[in-house]
Amino acid sequence: MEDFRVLAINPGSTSTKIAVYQGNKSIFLKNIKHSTEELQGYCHISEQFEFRKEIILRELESADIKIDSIHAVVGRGGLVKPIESGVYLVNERMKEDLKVGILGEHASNLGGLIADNIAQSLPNTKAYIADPVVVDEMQPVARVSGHPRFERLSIFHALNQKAIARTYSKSLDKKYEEINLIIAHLGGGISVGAHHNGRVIDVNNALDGEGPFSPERSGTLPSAALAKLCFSGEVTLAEVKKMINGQGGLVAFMGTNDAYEVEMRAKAGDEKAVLIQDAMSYQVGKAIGGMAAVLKGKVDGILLTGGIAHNPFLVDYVKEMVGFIAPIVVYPGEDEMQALAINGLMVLRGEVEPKEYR
Ligand SMILES: Nc1ncnc2c1ncn2[C@@H]1O[C@H](COP(=O)(O)OP(=O)(O)OP(=O)(O)O)[C@@H](O)[C@H]1O
Ligand SMILES: CCCC(=O)O
Repeated sequence: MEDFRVLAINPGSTSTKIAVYQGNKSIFLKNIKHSTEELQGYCHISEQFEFRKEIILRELESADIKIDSIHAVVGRGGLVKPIESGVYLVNERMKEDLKVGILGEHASNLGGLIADNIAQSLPNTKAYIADPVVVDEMQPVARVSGHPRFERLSIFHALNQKAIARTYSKSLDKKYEEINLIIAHLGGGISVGAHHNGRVIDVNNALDGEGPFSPERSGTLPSAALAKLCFSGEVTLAEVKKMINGQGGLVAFMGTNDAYEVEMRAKAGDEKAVLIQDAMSYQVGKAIGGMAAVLKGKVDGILLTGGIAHNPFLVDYVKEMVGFIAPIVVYPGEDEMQALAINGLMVLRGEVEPKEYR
């Protein structure tokens, strides 16, 4: 077995995932869930640094994985400045941006910081991030919103979308850079990206109120009505932000962020659950149709991924709406841990040169 060992760290809003890969083989995988009570004492994500790091070190120790056997640490990062796809060495500038949350707060900001902290304690080990949520390959025309004060931003599930894109390309015996894909990541947030010859030339900002609604996010809302609510005196800025991200979408309509629960309620005949599940599916189908126009109809595949891609009702609904565009392939769930580890391995093997964050 190959000697290289990579530690992958993926801090999510409600979990910390840890994996250790020995070459291409996963030798340790753990998903530690954090309850709302456990996290509610922290006002800012950055304050969870020690808590999450200690958990990671404790888990490795109880699995008898010696920290000094690790050759590279790859963290899921983070809301750094918009950057192109790839693997980045964690440097001082990146750490500053992750600490202050230059583009906002996101649990994955801790990924690069914890990876760096662990790597610093080892003599020859370096820390990296790979395909963070701010990967930005948008074409200029897609950046223009409806007003010069607002520029559209590329914030999406870049790590999983890129990994699934490569898996699908391989199945066609083609290079990712040779084909066009539409990928819908259907998780706690939903992003729908147009991949043109290996670049995501348009995608909804899945974090800040664009695109389909999702389990926890409102997606695009009618802006005049939203502005009116903001100035009504009924809500604070923090409450409106929570409406957009955290307590929107299924949480607002159905009181749960569990799409599976909504699926079961719809299956049992709950009419509201049926309507809301259909509406989420409808918005995903509509977004895919939009991205088909972005790709001028030249689409080699539509890929559905993320936890909700397990939902057969949503998948059938979307297939009926957009099946005429291209073959639809479903990759339920995600394998971000493997994607992180593979990126680290590629650096260790000298197959890719890590990029410098500026
Ligand atoms: N077998 C399943 N059937 C239906 N829905 C499922 C299934 N498994 C997970 N889900 C739903 O998928 C959603 C979570 O998806 P996922 O785990 O991809 O999101 P996340 O990792 O929390 O967030 P994100 O993908 O935005 O980073 C939940 O609403 C969950 O109920
Ligand atoms: C926006 C991409 C990541 C997330 O859903 O939190």
